[in-house]
Amino acid sequence: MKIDINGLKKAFGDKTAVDIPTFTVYDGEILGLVGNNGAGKTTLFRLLLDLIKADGGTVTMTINNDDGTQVTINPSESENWKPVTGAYIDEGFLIDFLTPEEYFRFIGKVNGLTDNETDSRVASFEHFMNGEVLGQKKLIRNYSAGNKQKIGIISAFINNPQLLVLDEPFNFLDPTSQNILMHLIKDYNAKTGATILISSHNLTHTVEISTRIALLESGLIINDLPNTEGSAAKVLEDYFNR
Ligand SMILES: Nc1ncnc2c1ncn2[C@@H]1O[C@H](COP(=O)(O)OP(=O)(O)OP(=O)(O)O)[C@@H](O)[C@H]1O
Repeated sequence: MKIDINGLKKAFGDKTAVDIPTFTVYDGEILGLVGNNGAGKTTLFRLLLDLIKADGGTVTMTINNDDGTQVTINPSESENWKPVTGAYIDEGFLIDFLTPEEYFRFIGKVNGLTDNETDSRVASFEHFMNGEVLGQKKLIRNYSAGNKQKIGIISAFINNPQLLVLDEPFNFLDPTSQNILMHLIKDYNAKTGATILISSHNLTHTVEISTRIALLESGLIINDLPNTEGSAAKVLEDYFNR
């Protein structure tokens, strides 16, 4: 999926949260979004996912159809980006009175999958779940922060999305799980050509997995960095060590 942003603006009171004149996320990119607290990363994701309304501007998505054709839509006017998008922003995406198994099947059903299809898709994340997610006979609300994070991330993958949006996915994860997740993201992108948007405060991980990195400050993209072979690392290091 390709995403074109034009004149996108969102303010909360007199505070500019996002102000992006023009920006394109190309099909198949892994775009890392970095920036200090309050830079606007989550707000940008919420705007892209039509979870909040922009004050102005447009987002258009160019979706790849199965037959090789493409269709361009405005996500606030059309629904057909939803079946091809997976996202996990925060715990608010979870249904905490369900078990993970029930939640995954619910997400699967919304996406037209049978329970068997969902179960086998979830099973492919066995290594990431590390024996601590399935079969625990407990509700999501009683899971640790890290395991809730894993449940949300896995649910974002369930429909094999062509756009995957993960907000600070490494948060709460132990170092081993962070490494597994980096591999999952890179492998999924390599296998499917999906477009992946990730925000993170972990610069090492962001540089490791992203093909391009956008640096946000006060809602503006102040640097758009190609990241071949980690080429963005130096600029980011200088920026965050000022
Ligand atoms: N619902 C809201 N009401 C008021 N202000 C908000 C709201 N959501 C975000 N903001 C403000 O918008 C700005 C951007 O916030 P946002 O959460 O997008 O930043 P972020 O880059 O994701 O930050 P962090 O790294 O801390 O998660 C901040 O000044 C924040 O306080």
